[in-house]
Amino acid sequence: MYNKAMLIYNGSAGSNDIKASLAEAVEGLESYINELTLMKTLKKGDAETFCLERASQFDLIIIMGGDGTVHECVNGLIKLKESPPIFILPTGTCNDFARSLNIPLKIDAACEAFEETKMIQSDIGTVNSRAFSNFFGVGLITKASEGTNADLKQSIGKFSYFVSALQSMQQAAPFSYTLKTKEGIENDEAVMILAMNGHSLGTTSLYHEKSSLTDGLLDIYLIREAGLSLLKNLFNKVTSPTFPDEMEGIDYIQTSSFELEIKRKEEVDIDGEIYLETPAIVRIDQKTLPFLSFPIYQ
Ligand SMILES: Nc1ncnc2c1ncn2[C@@H]1O[C@H](COP(=O)(O)OP(=O)(O)OP(=O)(O)O)[C@@H](O)[C@H]1O
Repeated sequence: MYNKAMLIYNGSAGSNDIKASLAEAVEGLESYINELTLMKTLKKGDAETFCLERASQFDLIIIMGGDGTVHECVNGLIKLKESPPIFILPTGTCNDFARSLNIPLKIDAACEAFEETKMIQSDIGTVNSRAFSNFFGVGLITKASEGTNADLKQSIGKFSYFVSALQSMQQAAPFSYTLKTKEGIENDEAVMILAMNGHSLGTTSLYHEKSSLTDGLLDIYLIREAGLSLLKNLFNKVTSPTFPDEMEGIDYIQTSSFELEIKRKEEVDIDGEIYLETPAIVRIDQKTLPFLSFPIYQ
């Protein structure tokens, strides 16, 4: 039982959707919470401010939104001396971090199963001065995020991401990079570099058997070439439950920190939004924020 909870919700989603989602959330969580405060975001940045300024007055934070909203909340909560437990009710398009916590993607189902949640102290990444929960990416991924047309996203949801990714693949030119890790310095070329804390990207599972939200390590995917072989590999992989160790055109390493320099400046995608440019100094801090998760994979 939680005494005081703050539910932050993305006020820019369709108004009918918001009312229906709120009704389901309030009804579904009513028996677990004494006092519930609803906080509606009116603009970008509000969720971060709510968490920074108000979260310490509550003993549960409920985030009703997608990865962008979760990202903002994480950036507010990480600055607190201690964060209250965090529960995500996924109402975004991709909901990749919620998927990594195994949260049911329907609000009524997530609330119904609330009693089965298990608290995990999740690792949280930082790139330059920005925190991230799910992933850091440069290259192709930034073209996919930029290219995801808002109307298309509204109407066909997650598939717009893949349509966009497919379009971007035609244009993907490799970039030269220098990657410094504790293990050494690598100079090479890639079309995309991903550093994952979670294990879902654009709704696609990148679950590697070594992936964990609590191991203090990032899963780094160095994707050497775009085009058909990458697609073939990704689609083959979707049919297997875990990410294979050997994949043509993709290298996989794990590390707790790295520095990435790219000859031409590249935009950096963090949790699905472009926030900054390279060079990037990236690290992961182990067991940093308390998330309510459902117990598979952890
Ligand atoms: N009232 C608002 N007006 C404009 N933008 C907002 C408002 N509230 C939140 N946002 C922004 O909307 C962005 C996207 O929201 P959110 O992540 O909840 O949905 P999504 O993009 O569909 O989800 P996903 O990232 O899982 O695909 C967030 O980055 C947030 O900053």
